[in-house]
Amino acid sequence: MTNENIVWHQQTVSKEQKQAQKGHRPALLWYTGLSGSGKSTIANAVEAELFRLGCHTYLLDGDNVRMGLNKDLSFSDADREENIRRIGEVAKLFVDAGVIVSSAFISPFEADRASARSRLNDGEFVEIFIDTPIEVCEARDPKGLYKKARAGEIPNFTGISSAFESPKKPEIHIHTQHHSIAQSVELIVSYLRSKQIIK
Ligand SMILES: Nc1ncnc2c1ncn2[C@@H]1O[C@H](COP(=O)(O)OS(=O)(=O)O)[C@@H](OP(=O)(O)O)[C@H]1O
Ligand SMILES: Nc1ncnc2c1ncn2[C@@H]1O[C@H](COP(=O)(O)OP(=O)(O)O)[C@@H](O)[C@H]1O
Repeated sequence: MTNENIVWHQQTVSKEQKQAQKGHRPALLWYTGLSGSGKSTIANAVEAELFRLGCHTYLLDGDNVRMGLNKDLSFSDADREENIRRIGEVAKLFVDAGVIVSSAFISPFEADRASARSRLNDGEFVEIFIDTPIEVCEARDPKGLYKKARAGEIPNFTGISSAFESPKKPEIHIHTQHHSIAQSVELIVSYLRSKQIIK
């Protein structure tokens, strides 16, 4: 729904001024992958390293956002789309504030990830594919959800009864079978340095 009586308000303190104050550029680190692939683990480890380096960070994490902002949403395709739309909008606010924000959601649909990307300037959206085969995720099963899904207790479970569309050209591609958590952190932080998002 759009409303012609709502007018965009230009803010006095610009995004560029906020960026200059922080000493790094803002970005959205968009982690995507199956449940149990390692999104949360790696996003937390990267955030800890960025924090140690003096960056201003925030982490939007799947389960936590679904307990608050998005607690009205299910795991139907339409509700996943709305989940990702809201997260993309919230993340954009953090980017406007000059923060390096991370989001760790399955975000299974290419079109929804593309839409989150399209809200930001070139270079601000960093898609990080945590590429872990479903057999490995299922063997890890950190929350016991695959066991329940196989038993038919969770409908629309990603990778089993709901689709996951792999990113075609992610900025960063992590294979957790071959990359340790520390190596993944190093890959991501190096990428941010190479793009001069951080010094
Ligand atoms: N049906 C179904 N499919 C997938 N995942 C499920 C489901 N039901 C509950 N969970 C738990 O919810 C977490 C995924 O939520 P997300 O918001 O990241 O999902 S999505 O982006 O809207 O697809 C996911 O967390 P992660 O394991 O951290 O990915 C699960 O713990
Ligand atoms: N190389 C690795 N990278 C990331 N996680 C790993 C790795 N090896 C094992 N794990 C484990 O896999 C699990 C991933 O769970 P989690 O981070 O919650 O995934 P997600 O957020 O994608 O659901 C954790 O228990 C983590 O310790």
